[in-house]
Amino acid sequence: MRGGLVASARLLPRPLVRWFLQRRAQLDINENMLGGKKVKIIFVLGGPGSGKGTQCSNIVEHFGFIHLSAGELLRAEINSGSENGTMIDTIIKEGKIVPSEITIKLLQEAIIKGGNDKYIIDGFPRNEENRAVFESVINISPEFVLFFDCSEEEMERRLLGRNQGRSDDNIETIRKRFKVFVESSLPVIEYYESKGMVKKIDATKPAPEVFEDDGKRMKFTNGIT
Ligand SMILES: Nc1ncnc2c1ncn2[C@@H]1O[C@H](COP(=O)(O)OP(=O)(O)OP(=O)(O)O)[C@@H](O)[C@H]1O
Ligand SMILES: Nc1ccn([C@H]2C[C@H](O)[C@@H](COP(=O)(O)O)O2)c(=O)n1
Ligand SMILES: [Mg+2]
Repeated sequence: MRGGLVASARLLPRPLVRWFLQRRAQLDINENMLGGKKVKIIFVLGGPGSGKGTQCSNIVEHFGFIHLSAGELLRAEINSGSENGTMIDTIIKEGKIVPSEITIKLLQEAIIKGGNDKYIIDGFPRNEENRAVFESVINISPEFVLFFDCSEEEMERRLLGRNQGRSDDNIETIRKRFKVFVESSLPVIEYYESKGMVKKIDATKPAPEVFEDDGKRMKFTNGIT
């Protein structure tokens, strides 16, 4: 295709070729806010402790995606000592959701830096604002959305046993995160469901069984299955 374009460009007057190349570069840059990068994205949603991070590691290993966790990016921002760090830290300890422009900027930078065209984004969009700002600013819709469906009782048990030193893995914050999930994140899942874009995963089972039973549904296919 490129060879064909170059060959036919030789037959055109030079100013026209220059205009055509400039216009094409402009179109590529304006198409999205990723510096012209064309990427495919899967969103992974589910309650706190439903196993999103655990299964994303399997997806990376088996299907060659880059995994971006919005929560991990925010924690790295806190640890970097950035000017927003203290504010992000306070919001996370309260189990609330960080303003969209901060999280989206971090995701945008990570996608531009990442050397891949397939990204699995975990823990995003967490609310309607996250979703609407991402889709309008970045100008990309996900290929589909994975929803890890798990009971609150099981998620609480997992979070209390996670032992990774997270400031939000205490019973008080966990309860607040559950409330935010029901009030703000479930409506996002319902939105994508209404568009036929959700693949629901039974995430209450032991981790190896979740991937054995549903792993094939976690990669790109021609249609939603
Ligand atoms: N299917 C499973 N059965 C039992 N334990 C699991 C399962 N999946 C993950 N875990 C364990 O539960 C804890 C939470 O898992 P994970 O970190 O993957 O959840 P998460 O959805 O990413 O949570 P968060 O939203 O808080 O980041 C971890 O200690 C993990 O090892
Ligand atoms: N889109 C997001 C994702 C995460 N956060 C904050 C609030 C979460 O409780 C916390 C931890 O996220 P997790 O690692 O559990 O996915 O990070 C947010 O504000 N916005
Ligand atoms: Mg996680």
